[in-house]
Amino acid sequence: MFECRNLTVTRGGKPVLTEVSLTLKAGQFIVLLGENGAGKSTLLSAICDDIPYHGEILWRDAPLNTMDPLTLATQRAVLLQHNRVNFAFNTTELIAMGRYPYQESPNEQAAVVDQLINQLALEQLASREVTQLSGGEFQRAQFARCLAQLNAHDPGTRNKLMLLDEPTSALDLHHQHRVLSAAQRFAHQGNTVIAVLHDLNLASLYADRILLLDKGQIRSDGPPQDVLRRDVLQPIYQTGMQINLHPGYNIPMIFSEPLTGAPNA
Ligand SMILES: Nc1ncnc2c1ncn2[C@@H]1O[C@H](COP(=O)(O)OP(=O)(O)OP(=O)(O)O)[C@@H](O)[C@H]1O
Repeated sequence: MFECRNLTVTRGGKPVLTEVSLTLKAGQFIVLLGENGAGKSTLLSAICDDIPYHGEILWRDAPLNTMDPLTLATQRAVLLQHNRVNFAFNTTELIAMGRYPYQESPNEQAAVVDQLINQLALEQLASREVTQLSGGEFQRAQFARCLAQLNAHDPGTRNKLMLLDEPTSALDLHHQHRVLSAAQRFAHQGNTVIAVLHDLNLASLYADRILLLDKGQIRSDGPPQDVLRRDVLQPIYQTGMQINLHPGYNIPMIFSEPLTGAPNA
């Protein structure tokens, strides 16, 4: 169980999160939505203890920031929004960094890393320097590193926390689904995954629960059918939209409208 109590963050003298309280159960894939500047990355940064905040963040009933760093490294992984690196490691070595907190032989480490390379279709990139990867290739490698860090290859892994800030922002359609399917599977194993997304339809397809942030507060919280409603979304996104059910899955799909009022106008 993961809990934020009255989380308040001020940045540059302005309130960015105001009294945010939420409780998250293990086993759910939670999507954080909201307009630019709503406070989504700030919420993840506070959970990572990267910025000062007021309030409490509890995990397994204890303050998250009191957990010892080595244990924390095996229990929580983070994919940041802007995390390009300038070192000359290759993709395999980057993913293997997720294994540093574990005591294991080089063969054991290689087996885990190979499995993730295969799962995320990174074979062609395994020996390429990460500085030479495209934005999407690098994002997939970093996601694989998060899975490695949390022992996601082991179906018995439970009660871990994965924080993903826009993990699909640079990905093509196929890899969006590949990454979100892997993240959802990991959550449904009995872990907690919080992912910031901007694509409302991907949120609908994958989220068990959506938190919609607006100006530093949670405006709506629930399953996709409760949050992805025109009366909830339109005031926030200031964009015309129709919402219909997906013909295959009976979940909301958002059809947004051009600001000009007609396509190609
Ligand atoms: N280091 C900082 N100093 C001052 N203000 C900041 C800082 N970082 C973020 N902010 C402000 O805090 C607010 C929330 O930013 P945050 O990055 O959390 O938004 P977000 O919801 O993740 O947005 P986006 O969808 O654009 O990534 C914004 O108004 C932003 O300008």
